[in-house]
Amino acid sequence: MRAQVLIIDEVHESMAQGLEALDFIVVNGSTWTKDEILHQIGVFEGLVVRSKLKIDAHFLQQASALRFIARAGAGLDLIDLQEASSRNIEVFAANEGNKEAVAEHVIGQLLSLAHHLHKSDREVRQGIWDREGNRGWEISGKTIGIIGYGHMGQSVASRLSCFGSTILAYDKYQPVSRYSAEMQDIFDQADIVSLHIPLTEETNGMVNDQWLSQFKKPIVFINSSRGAISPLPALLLGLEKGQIQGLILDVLPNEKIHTWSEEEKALFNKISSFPATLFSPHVAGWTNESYRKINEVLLAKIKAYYTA
Ligand SMILES: NC(=O)C1=CN([C@@H]2O[C@H](COP(=O)(O)OP(=O)(O)OC[C@H]3O[C@@H](n4cnc5c(N)ncnc54)[C@H](O)[C@@H]3O)[C@@H](O)[C@H]2O)C=CC1
Ligand SMILES: O=C(O)C(=O)COP(=O)(O)O
Repeated sequence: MRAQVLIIDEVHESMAQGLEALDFIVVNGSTWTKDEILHQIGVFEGLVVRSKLKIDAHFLQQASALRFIARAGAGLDLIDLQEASSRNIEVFAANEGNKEAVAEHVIGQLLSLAHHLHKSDREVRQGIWDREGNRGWEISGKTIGIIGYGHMGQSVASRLSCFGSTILAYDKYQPVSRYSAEMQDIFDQADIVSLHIPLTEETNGMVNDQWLSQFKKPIVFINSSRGAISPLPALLLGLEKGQIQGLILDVLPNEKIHTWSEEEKALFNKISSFPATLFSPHVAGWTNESYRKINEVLLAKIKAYYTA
């Protein structure tokens, strides 16, 4: 009997085609409810996910035939990796597939904030010709701290290197090949700080008042990693105190914005009333190209696992 793989999130059709070419039976459960998935998961050997569901211990207990989870993306924060490992379930991620997208998006947002691209476009469309109010500043000559030097951090740093900025890269767990710095160097020298670390127990809420207070200069803060790493009250305080002079967020602690309480709405409104703020709806890694590349990366890893 051929093994079955369940796809529970929206992924490019090349995933189903590639899995079928590897001789799996592919079931598309992207419209299934959580209960339906839990009810059916026991027969599947493979699972393809993005971020619809938490793959926690309870889920994995039901997944008695599971041998691999393919995460169509980079972040593994919704998967209980310890439980998966204890059940000998391989977890494949596709960081290599969206690192170009993230780097282009982060640098694009940074240039847009520095040169008021989004704001001036809006104004000209409204008949406003304000040159002085749209005077930009250059990232050339600035010091940019990259925190987390994995796939995304390296991809951002290498593309930034042509801008004439000084790059300082810090990673707590991996050696940094180029631009190596201590966190203290970033606290002392950075004008711009971009986060490229996973959401873990350790990084959850890491960006707090105490962390922000250590920067010697006001910073432009960029988070394209996970929103829970930089809770909104801390960012608001940082903006109010002038520790943060520019803010770019692709991710939010609660991205289901239609479910926001009045309190959450008020908090976000206060933050977004600061002019040097720029937001996007968790799309840094989301391009036509990455949509396919992610699948190529995962299919190669699945193939290697079954042929090893
Ligand atoms: N907004 C988006 O669309 C996307 C967001 N992401 C987010 O970016 C994160 C990073 O992605 P990758 O670079 O591919 O992951 P990665 O695993 O290749 O690199 C992360 C690096 O962070 C380091 N690190 C972990 N904890 C740290 C800490 N406390 N301080 C300093 N360094 C620390 C690790 O040693 C590792 O080298 C993902 O976990 C995901 O949450 C990734 C892709 C797209
Ligand atoms: O690859 C990642 O980690 C991402 O954040 C991409 O977003 P997703 O969770 O796939 O909607």
